[in-house]
Amino acid sequence: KPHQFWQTQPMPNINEMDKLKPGPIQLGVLAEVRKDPFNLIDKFEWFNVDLRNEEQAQQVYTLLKENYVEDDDNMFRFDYSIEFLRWALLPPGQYSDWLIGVRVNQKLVGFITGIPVTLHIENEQNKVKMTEINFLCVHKKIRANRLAPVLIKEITRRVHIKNMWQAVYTAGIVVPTPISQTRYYHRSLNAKKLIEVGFSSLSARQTISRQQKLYKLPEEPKTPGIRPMKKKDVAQVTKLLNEYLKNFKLYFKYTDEEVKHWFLPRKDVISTYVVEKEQGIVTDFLSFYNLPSQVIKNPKYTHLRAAYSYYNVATQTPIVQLMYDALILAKNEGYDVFNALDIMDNEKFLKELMFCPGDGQLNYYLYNWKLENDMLKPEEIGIVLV
Ligand SMILES: COc1cccc(CC(=N)NC(=O)c2cccnc2OC2CCNCC2)c1
Repeated sequence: KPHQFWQTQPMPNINEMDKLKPGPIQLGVLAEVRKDPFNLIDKFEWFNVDLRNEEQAQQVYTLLKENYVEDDDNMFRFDYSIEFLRWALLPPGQYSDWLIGVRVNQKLVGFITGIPVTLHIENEQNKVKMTEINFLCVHKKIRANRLAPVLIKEITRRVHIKNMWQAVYTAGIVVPTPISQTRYYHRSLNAKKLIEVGFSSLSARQTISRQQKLYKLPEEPKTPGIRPMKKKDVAQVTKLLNEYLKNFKLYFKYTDEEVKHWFLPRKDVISTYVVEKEQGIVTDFLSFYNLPSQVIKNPKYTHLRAAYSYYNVATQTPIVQLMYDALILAKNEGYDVFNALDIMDNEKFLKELMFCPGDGQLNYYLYNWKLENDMLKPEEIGIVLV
């Protein structure tokens, strides 16, 4: 009974792992792709969301704010802002029918999104145009209507119509079949608030003031020449990023256009800082995105301000020093906590900078693709999904 839907999908499952050879599991035939949308239950209708339209963006914002992912103890819920959603879902090359809503009497009750990416898998030869899926959300009041599988099948159909046959996504839950199970870590920036909202807890021997001293940070970053990224840095950041990502088994290759979109600072969305040496040479950069969580029930606070590690490239500055500066910069921007996964080279700084392991894991998935060795280690993952 478990994973009734996922057993019907082209994902490697335990007993056939050895039979499948690396690469696509099913070869798609464009002519066979269904031309009309999947059927919805009565009164439900498909709706392409235009995030540039204020009213429609508000509808998406409210659906996610009230019904999207919560932590395992249901104390926090992600609260993506409209400006963040426009950053995440309107990248260069976006398709207007890949932001899919389901409405009942003009009210948005379901959502799922795709953005076009070219994923490099395991070696330079495999450059696969595919979709990156995110924001699957069904209103709490209409769960168990089997709407989620229909949302997944409909976006799959709309991706197939574009002659793309793979997808990449992440989830906190385990369904068939993760390609990597990464762990998340958090570094306290505002110890007192984290304890007051219940994100962190004190053991018998710990006190709030001890915790504040333990996690205290300098006022200013250490690295000389560190400053917010500007437009003039795009070419150098693109070079640094593409060179660095070749170290991993899963990564995207970025054009200048894409670096402009994904890394130029946007207030309360994405922060990127570069290290500029003599003659304007950029040798390193760090970046983190803003994803607040609503504190579901707390007398004093409504939100937890969280910065999430994005991409960090250290070619001259030691990675620990660069990330120590990331903590200082995030603290100065008003964040309460700094989160990171144990992917890429993050293991090199997590312990030394006093990150604590979170209580869950984030699983990476590749749809319709068999990897050489089924699983990748977290440090082989070179992609960050928001
Ligand atoms: C603190 O508030 C939370 C509100 C909802 C869920 C979680 C736990 C959780 N599930 N965290 C993550 O998935 C996570 C932890 C560290 C880094 N990135 C993460 O998820 C990102 C990437 C995937 N899409 C959601 C945001 C925490």
